[in-house]
Amino acid sequence: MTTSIIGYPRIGGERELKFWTEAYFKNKISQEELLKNVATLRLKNWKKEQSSGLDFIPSNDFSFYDTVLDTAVLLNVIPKRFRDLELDALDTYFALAKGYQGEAGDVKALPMKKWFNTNYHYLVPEIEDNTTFALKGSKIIDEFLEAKEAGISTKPVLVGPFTFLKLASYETKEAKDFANDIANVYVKILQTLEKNKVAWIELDEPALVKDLTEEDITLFKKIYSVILSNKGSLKVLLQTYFGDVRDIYQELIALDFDGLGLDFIEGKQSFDLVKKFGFPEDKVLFAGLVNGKNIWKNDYEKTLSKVAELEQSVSKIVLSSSCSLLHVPVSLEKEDKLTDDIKENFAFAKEKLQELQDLDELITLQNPADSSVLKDNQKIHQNLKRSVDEKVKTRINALTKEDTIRQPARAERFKIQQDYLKLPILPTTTIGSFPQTAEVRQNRKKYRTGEISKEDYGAHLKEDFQEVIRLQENLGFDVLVHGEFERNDMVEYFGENLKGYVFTRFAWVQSYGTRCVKPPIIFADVSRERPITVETSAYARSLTEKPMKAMLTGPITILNWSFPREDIDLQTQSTQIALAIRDEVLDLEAAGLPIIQIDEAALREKLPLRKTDWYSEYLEWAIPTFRLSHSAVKATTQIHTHMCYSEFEDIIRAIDDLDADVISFEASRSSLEILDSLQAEHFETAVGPGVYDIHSPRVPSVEEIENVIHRILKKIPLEKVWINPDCGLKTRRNEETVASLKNLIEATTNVRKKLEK
Ligand SMILES: Nc1nc2c(c(=O)[nH]1)N[C@@H](CNc1ccc(C(=O)N[C@@H](CCC(=O)N[C@@H](CCC(=O)N[C@@H](CCC(=O)O)C(=O)O)C(=O)O)C(=O)O)cc1)CN2
Ligand code: MET
Ligand SMILES: [Zn+2]
Repeated sequence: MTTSIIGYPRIGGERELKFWTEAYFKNKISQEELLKNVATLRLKNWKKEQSSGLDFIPSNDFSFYDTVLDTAVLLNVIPKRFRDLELDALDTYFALAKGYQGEAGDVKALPMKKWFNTNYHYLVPEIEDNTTFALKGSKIIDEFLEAKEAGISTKPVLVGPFTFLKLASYETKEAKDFANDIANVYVKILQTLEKNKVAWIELDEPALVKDLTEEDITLFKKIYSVILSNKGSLKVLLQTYFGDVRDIYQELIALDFDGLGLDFIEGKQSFDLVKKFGFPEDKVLFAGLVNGKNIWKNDYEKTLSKVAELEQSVSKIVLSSSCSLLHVPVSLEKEDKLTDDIKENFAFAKEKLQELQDLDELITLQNPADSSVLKDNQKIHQNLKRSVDEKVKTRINALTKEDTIRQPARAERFKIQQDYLKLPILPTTTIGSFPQTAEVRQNRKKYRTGEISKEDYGAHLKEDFQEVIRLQENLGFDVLVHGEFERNDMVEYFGENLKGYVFTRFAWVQSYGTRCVKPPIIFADVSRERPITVETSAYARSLTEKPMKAMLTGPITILNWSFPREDIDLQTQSTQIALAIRDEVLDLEAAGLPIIQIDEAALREKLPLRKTDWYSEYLEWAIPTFRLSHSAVKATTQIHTHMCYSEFEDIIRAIDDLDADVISFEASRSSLEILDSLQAEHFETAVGPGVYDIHSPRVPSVEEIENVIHRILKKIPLEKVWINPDCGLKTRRNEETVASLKNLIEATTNVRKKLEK
């Protein structure tokens, strides 16, 4: 048998890519140096893959920022505003990714969205009516040749045309208007690859695992009939992941693909499809059996039996990861703080390469049961016995529906809180974090490495809190925050402070561009051993007369941005977390915090990709679990929540059902589209649709923000509107933050004045 992966993490074992790219942004290294550096990183990864015996080594899985953006550039899908800047190729690329404000002009970045059900973000291609698809870039071929030069033959990987069109945004035209154009460019790409003696190309079409309409299937077939009839001797692997392809399986096996990649981890019906409809003898099945998303060691015995099952219907199988390894950390090697009995249960990207090799060998053995590789693996799985936390179990068993319902009802609370908090119209606030400056991070690092004492660390933090509170008072904010300076990340921080969690030192995963996260790992039953944020929030509250908002991360987001257990269900894991947060909420209330924000930034992210599963598999438990975390507070305590991506038009009722008093969300990059739905659905929760985009360093003008506020007021009743940026400010620098917030307050003041007239 042979082995394949869909992609390898590109950030480097020490996040080299991040540091080089950021150095380039700051003009600390030249473009030449940047390009030279990343070439060494690519080579290192290819060599690692080669030496681990991987047969299909991916290329073009590298990206400076995002592979969808790479594809847009390759296809000449560059909106006019970026072409007009007349920057060189790389700087145009970064302008598309991050926006640009400088000598050449002032343009907003492409919108960023979640990549299917992951915490990775892609840039949304903007297809203008007069966009001319053309083969403009050469990255895919350059990287193939680069590897070849080093003696490594690779399988170039590219986002497929169907997924590209489905993810793009349009002016008045739509996807089908570009079907022929895009197909022709892909034909050119394939011909160029063939000329350069590429054997296989992988076209990634994860959009096929979503619900497909007849038109979708027609569009897919239209594009691929052109591509496949022009592929020459090049072999085409149609790769899918994150689910199964139940709506199009029969069409896929009938088309002239040479390989079909299916996900047998997340694809609930993948096995059934293969069994029921068979698999053509002339095609290769790339079977995604090694989990590309989670970090638990593969159970070889189980996987071998799955392979055996598949072999009954399929003659040619390549063993593969279920999706790109982009979603797991690079390597376990440096995790020296984890004990062996914990570490032995994990496999990160590098270790997954070993798993593929092990499985490959085991499959060829007559008697795999005799193999020490299999025996060792079985032993690890047998040894992993987590003791049940009886206290947690008892508490969960005692829960009733009433525990998930807050009293009195929201409309009544609204009045009580108005009297209690006495906020002005259009109350202003922020989402919680303020810039995590180099000093803030250094302080944390020094404490972590023992360079400074706990007292020094705490004293430094107190200064940071004082400073940020003075700043908010001076700017004129109505509801203040403490800035979250004590947190490395909104989820990792809670993971570090909850029992049952394991956390790593270097296990970074790319979230977007140069930004990475280190998801903590749920290892056993989760509970709160002691208050986590209470001291800090109470201290912050003591520094001001203004209402202080305490910040927590909600149970669904903590779960979704952790690596979860696979031995118990997600609902149970999030309920355990919800109980911990519930205790924290009540302690904060007792400590005098009048407002508590429980972020559910990742609620939308794990919404099942198929509509039929939305409620039954997710919302049905996720919504009450969130309510469990806040339902016990007094009527006067105002509960806020926050969501980063406002693509929740379809689940507005569910969002309202969270029963928060106020919600803030991202709206500006998506040009406030959601307001119409909020209005139409009579959304009850008070809302702060973000009035500017914090993911870009550009400073919004007063006028710009005023316009946004007016647009909001056309759709949402005045008494329900809050004014805030669209997410936390941690990734921004102080300079641009202060300038932007100043404009936000000035714009709000102007609007208030106009309303008073
Ligand atoms: N988990 C999660 N997912 C999320 C978000 C989020 O906030 N958290 N936000 C949305 C957008 N995604 C984001 C993802 C990452 C970051 C981010 O800022 N990441 C930081 C890392 C943050 C962090 O954990 N930092 C640690 C460790 C940082 C570090 O590198 N330390 C240095 C020293 C300090 C330095 O010089 O920076 C070292 O050890 O050598 C800390 O601050 O303690 C980065 O990539 O730069 C922001 C948004 C969606 N998904
Ligand atoms: N409270 C968090 C912050 O302000 C919410 C961020 S959502 C990614 O950073
Ligand atoms: Zn956010």
